[in-house]
Amino acid sequence: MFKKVVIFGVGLIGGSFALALRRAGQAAHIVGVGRSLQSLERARELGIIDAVATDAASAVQGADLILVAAPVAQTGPILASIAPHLEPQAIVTDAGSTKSDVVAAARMALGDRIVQFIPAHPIAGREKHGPEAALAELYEGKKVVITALPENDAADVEIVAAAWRACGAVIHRLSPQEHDAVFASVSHLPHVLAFALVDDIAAKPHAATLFQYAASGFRDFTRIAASSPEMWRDITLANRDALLTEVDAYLLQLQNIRAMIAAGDGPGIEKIYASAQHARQQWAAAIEAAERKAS
Ligand SMILES: NC(=O)C1=CN([C@@H]2O[C@H](COP(=O)(O)OP(=O)(O)OC[C@H]3O[C@@H](n4cnc5c(N)ncnc54)[C@H](O)[C@@H]3O)[C@@H](O)[C@H]2O)C=CC1
Ligand SMILES: O=C(O)C(=O)Cc1ccc(O)cc1
Repeated sequence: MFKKVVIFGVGLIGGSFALALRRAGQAAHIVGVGRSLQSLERARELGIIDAVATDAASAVQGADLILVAAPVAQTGPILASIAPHLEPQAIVTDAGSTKSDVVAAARMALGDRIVQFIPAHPIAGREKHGPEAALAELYEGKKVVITALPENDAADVEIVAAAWRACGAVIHRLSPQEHDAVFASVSHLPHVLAFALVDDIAAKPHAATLFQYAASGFRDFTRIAASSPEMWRDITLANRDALLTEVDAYLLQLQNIRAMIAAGDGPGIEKIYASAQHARQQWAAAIEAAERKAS
């Protein structure tokens, strides 16, 4: 049981962590810190946090667990604000969607206290944001990737892992670099594609007509284009190198398919579609079975 949990950024991810940890009986007192007082007050009304802190020093005083759950470019400034006040017993973790940049920012901000920072990323979420979107069950059966650092104490890593397990999550471990390469491919690229497609259609003179006839396939493909622009701007730039590799590979595939369309190459097109269909079916069956087993 944590005596005092502090959440920087009480939105979908930080708010859901607070709700899940409290439901599991693992947090005696939860304090929120943020950019918008109005949003923090709303989080308190919703029972997500017990108190609002207006400065970093008082927020982290006596804290045993601190979670940074703000857009990833905020990680450095937030950690710099708490570094002078960090007590030795406090464990600091984060929920950012990228890890190499977060670790670099943490090293800069925390110096020797980097031992106290355990980077992590819950692989659960949705396109809605803010405290109203928080759900106690968001992490049930979902993965949390911990990208522990060589400096970390194994016992501290286990405390963060146990907190996420209490929220219903299953722990995986990757290096920050492995993490960023994986998520560039299966999360960051799909978000870029969805934002790009919707923006492209919205900019056409007859956009209203096009949207009027868009069906459920369009809805499924573009759901994530309703996600937070600030959060995704930060992720896109933070994971620039890995993301450019994936964008280039995708452009090649699009050019390949374009050439097949122009040439009327039905068998070539069908071969790609059949391979994708098979991979998608296998993936869905495996992920659903794993989540059923975990929850
Ligand atoms: N949305 C998703 O599905 C997932 C998001 N993440 C990561 O979790 C983090 C939070 O994302 P969400 O909860 O979705 O966003 P959100 O927009 O719901 O919440 C972020 C909160 O951070 C606050 N904030 C912004 N700057 C701040 C600062 N300097 N200090 C303190 N608070 C600040 C905002 O006011 C907002 O309340 C991001 O790093 C994101 O990459 C990770 C997994 C899934
Ligand atoms: O909306 C969705 O389905 C997502 O893909 C949620 C998501 C967003 C960012 C992450 O780092 C992890 C999960």
